[in-house]
Amino acid sequence: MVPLAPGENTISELIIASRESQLALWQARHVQAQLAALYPDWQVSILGMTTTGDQILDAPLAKIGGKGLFVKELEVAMAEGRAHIAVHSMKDVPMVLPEGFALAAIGPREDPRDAFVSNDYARLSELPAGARVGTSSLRRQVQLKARFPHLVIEPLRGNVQTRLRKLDEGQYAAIILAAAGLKRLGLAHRITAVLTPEESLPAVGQGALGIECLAARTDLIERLEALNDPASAACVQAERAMSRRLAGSCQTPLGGYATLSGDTLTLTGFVADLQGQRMVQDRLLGPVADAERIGVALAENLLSRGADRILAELGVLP
Ligand SMILES: NCc1[nH]cc(CCC(=O)O)c1CC(=O)O
Repeated sequence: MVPLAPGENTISELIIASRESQLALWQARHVQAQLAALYPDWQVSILGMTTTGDQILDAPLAKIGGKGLFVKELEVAMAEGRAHIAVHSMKDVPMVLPEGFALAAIGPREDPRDAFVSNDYARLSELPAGARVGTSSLRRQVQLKARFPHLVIEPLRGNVQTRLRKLDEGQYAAIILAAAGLKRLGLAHRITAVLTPEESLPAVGQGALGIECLAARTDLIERLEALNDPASAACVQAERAMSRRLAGSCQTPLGGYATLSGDTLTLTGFVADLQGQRMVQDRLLGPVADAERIGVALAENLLSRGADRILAELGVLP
């Protein structure tokens, strides 16, 4: 069978664009296996790519252009017809997609929580004054500063394996990573303690995979729909609506985490200043059908309670 070019309307070969980190490839292979099983008429392959976000490792993400760095090259590949879809950690997907792109599905959520990883200490509260904790995420940094002001927060970038190696080399007393990434890579045994949302509110979208494609490819969107998990999608939708209203990016110290119980969605969110001294946190619940509105309403609550000033001082205007 001759594979048709990605731009054509009926395809027999589906190409997934993926970053080349082990976690990204695990995610792409996971979706590849699901699609191959669902649609035997598709030959599903993976196009590995190195993104700017993977290449520049010596600067904090917030300084070099943010989350978009991990997805832009994949979008270019789709726009140029070299790939049909991209699989992302929803945490890495900017709140506003470039025109012409759509999220076709959001998969079931892996553990959304942050993980405390240490070779010497059993939990965050055991770390002595001056202990070095590695994380480059502003969200994790401000929560640590607010709750454990005696700790020293140090930058830590690179893929999951690199971060663990730096811990093992003794550069840090502990590091904070997403539990989801560790679990997906078969590294759950490295989790020393899972942090509750009260200890570290997760990032918007953390633990969920998203599938992106060209908005015009309604044929693909129709088929990808089968991978959508409505509960996970509603939670991520509420979180992203909140973050979008707050002009959220990785240059903003904010967190957002929604859960679903029956038809009731509960969304918790916070915004903090860079020192973790002022933190505005709130919670809102409502029917799951109102996911988007709950997100926007929670953002409005936070803004009216002082998040507006914090964001203005950060130079990000909501
Ligand atoms: N910012 C990097 C990133 N993007 C997604 C994950 C894995 C977890 C997920 O799927 O949300 C990670 C690693 C981490 O934060 O430790």
